[in-house]
Amino acid sequence: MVSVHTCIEANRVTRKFGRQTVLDNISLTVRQGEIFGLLGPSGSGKTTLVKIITGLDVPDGGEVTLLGERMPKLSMLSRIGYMAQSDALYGELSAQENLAFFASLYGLRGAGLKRRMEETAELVKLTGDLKKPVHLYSGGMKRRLSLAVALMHEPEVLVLDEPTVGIDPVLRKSIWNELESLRRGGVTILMTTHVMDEAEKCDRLAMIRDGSVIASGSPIELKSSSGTSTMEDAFVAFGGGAR
Ligand SMILES: Nc1ncnc2c1ncn2[C@@H]1O[C@H](COP(=O)(O)OP(=O)(O)OP(=O)(O)O)[C@@H](O)[C@H]1O
Repeated sequence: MVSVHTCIEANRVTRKFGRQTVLDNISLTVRQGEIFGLLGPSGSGKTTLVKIITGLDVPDGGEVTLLGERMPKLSMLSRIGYMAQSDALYGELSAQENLAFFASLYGLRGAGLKRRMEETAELVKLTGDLKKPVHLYSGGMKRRLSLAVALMHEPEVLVLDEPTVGIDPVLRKSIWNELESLRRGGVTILMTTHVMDEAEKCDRLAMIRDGSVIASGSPIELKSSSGTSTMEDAFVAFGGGAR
């Protein structure tokens, strides 16, 4: 029997902003080496949840454990690659300088830095544009650079907040190929999306609506238990449709 290890465990996580309960007792488990998707409409709480999981925010109730450590924990940052929804890049610096800056925060330098810079730039197809200042980049190029930043220090866990927004279908496919190859190498990937065909490619998913998990499982399980043939219909069947 193959043993399955837990990578991320969220246990009854609650987060309130003022009187608004944005996360309402959310529990979920992400296994080591899987691609886990958080699927839900805009405002359902996905970003809030991934920020709590990475330790950038703290819940009002409940707890998160990542690789066996209770979050938030500063020392865990070197084991996580986080790609935020809005690109946190320095516009005046070139892509290469951005990569070098963020990599330096993880202690990468010299030959190791050069190697990772070449590898990640190649992966996101930015090798020819590394010297350009980032303020001249398109939205999709910035997303790709943010992904390269998240990958520089070869983290065990990748947390990606809508990684493929603004990225054309051909590149999206190549990024997915890369995510699948990282998974084969044992990396655990947690990503948010509201794109149904992307959700379909995840190993397992949690469907989020108004700060609660309305269903979870593999795409096949979710479709079969709701008696539907598409993720979109499954989402509606579980109560995720427009009110
Ligand atoms: N710092 C904050 N202060 C007050 N309200 C917040 C804060 N952060 C998020 N919210 C609110 O929490 C709710 C959930 O936001 P969140 O960004 O987590 O949703 P989301 O599912 O990631 O949406 P999207 O798909 O549009 O990114 C929204 O109503 C948002 O306005």
